Amino acid sequence: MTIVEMMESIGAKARKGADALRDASGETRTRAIRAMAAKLRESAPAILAANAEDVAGATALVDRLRLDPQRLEGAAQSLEQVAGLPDLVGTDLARWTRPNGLDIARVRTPIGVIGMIYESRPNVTADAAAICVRSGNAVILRSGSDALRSSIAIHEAIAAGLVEAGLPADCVQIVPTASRDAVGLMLQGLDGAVDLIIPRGGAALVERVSREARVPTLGHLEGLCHTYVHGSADPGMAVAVVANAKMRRTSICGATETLLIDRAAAPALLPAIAAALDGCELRGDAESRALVPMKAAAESDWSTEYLAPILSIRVVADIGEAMAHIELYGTGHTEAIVAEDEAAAELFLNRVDSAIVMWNASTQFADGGEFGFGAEIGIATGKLHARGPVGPEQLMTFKYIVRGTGQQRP
Ligand SMILES: NC(=O)C1=CN([C@@H]2O[C@H](COP(=O)(O)OP(=O)(O)OC[C@H]3O[C@@H](n4cnc5c(N)ncnc54)[C@H](OP(=O)(O)O)[C@@H]3O)[C@@H](O)[C@H]2O)C=CC1
Ligand SMILES: N[C@@H](CCC(=O)OP(=O)(O)O)C(=O)O
Repeated sequence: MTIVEMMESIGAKARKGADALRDASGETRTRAIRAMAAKLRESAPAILAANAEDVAGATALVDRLRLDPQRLEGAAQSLEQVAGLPDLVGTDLARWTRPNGLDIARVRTPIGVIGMIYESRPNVTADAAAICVRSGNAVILRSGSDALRSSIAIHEAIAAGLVEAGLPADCVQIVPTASRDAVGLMLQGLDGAVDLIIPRGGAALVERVSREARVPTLGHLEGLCHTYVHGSADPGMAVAVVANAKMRRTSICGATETLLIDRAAAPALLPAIAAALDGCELRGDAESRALVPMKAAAESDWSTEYLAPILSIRVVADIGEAMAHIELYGTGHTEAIVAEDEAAAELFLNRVDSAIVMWNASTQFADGGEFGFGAEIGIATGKLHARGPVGPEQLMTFKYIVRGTGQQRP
């Protein structure tokens, strides 16, 4: 079988899976997700063995690739949380009656077949499967190639859970090859089978998606996140929030990459912030370097998502300059302000046009689990359909159902 034939067959099966998922009861979808969690636990030895092989072959970003019993248990618990979310398929968003008696309802419906392309983080395979099942969507998963063995092992457990609940295994399929040709074919839509592509990744993926996609996309893209320390910031809070935003986990898309700090606050605060960023390389503009010894930031630093213990630092005159910097260099993911001045904070929250804007909190909270969604598809960085953490509710569209009694338009 050629890769084209294989992918078209996956697409055709996904379409049937989507029909089955949409027609199933909410209770069946819940049972399926719970069974997926149970199968994940049962399959732990096989999944961990596959993961060990992936880790042995990987060269970069091994931390996010590695699974251990605790992380796998965390993934199973996320699935149970998703199972506990309300099933929204077929529920009303709004309903009203027209003067002519027509009853009109705006009703939530699944999108259909989703093609998801994501990085080498195995838990995403389980999270995305659960969120798609919860929202009644079939999904074709294209895992990052470094995690392919782990993702295939996780997918086996997911498929077994679906079957146990009486749903077709094809509701959730995985692309069983690391060939990027499969990505190209998904972007073409698999002969009309794919309704939506979700790309979750960095610049090379973005470039290919924008060049080749023939179906709608919901981008979950780079996170060049900023934390801005306003002149009114509480010093202790500023130090703690910046340290967490940068260093809690440096490889995630919600990690802060650039610190902006008010000129008025920098002399007192920057040395304390630098001291709290133990193990982090600092790259600053001239004003920052006059306060704390560090490397000089190049122009390219302002537009670099390090995903590593490196922080670029710029001293700004005021909130206007901070927001202008974010507008120029940000990727629309997550930005935070640390401030006691409520008016300044409200200005920042209203004006900064990113998917998530935060006040006195770490950008590392950019996460569906932290928002109460149980798990996430990712952080949507575009402006249409959904923004920020995407859970089941965001993976739905709607249609209008109009019920009449024989009305005719005059
Ligand atoms: N907004 C969000 O929710 C999230 C955003 N991210 C972002 O993802 C990036 C980090 O992840 P990283 O692993 O580097 O992501 P990559 O973009 O390298 O990989 C993501 C996926 O895209 C595929 N891919 C990448 N380039 C191409 C291409 N040219 N053609 C076909 N497929 C391609 C990869 O395949 P292959 O394995 O073959 O390389 C992989 O499956 C960061 O920018 C981070 O911010 C990460 C997680 C969540
Ligand atoms: N949103 C998730 C992480 C998502 C993410 O960025 O993943 P990755 O780029 O694979 O490290 C979290 O905050 O844990």
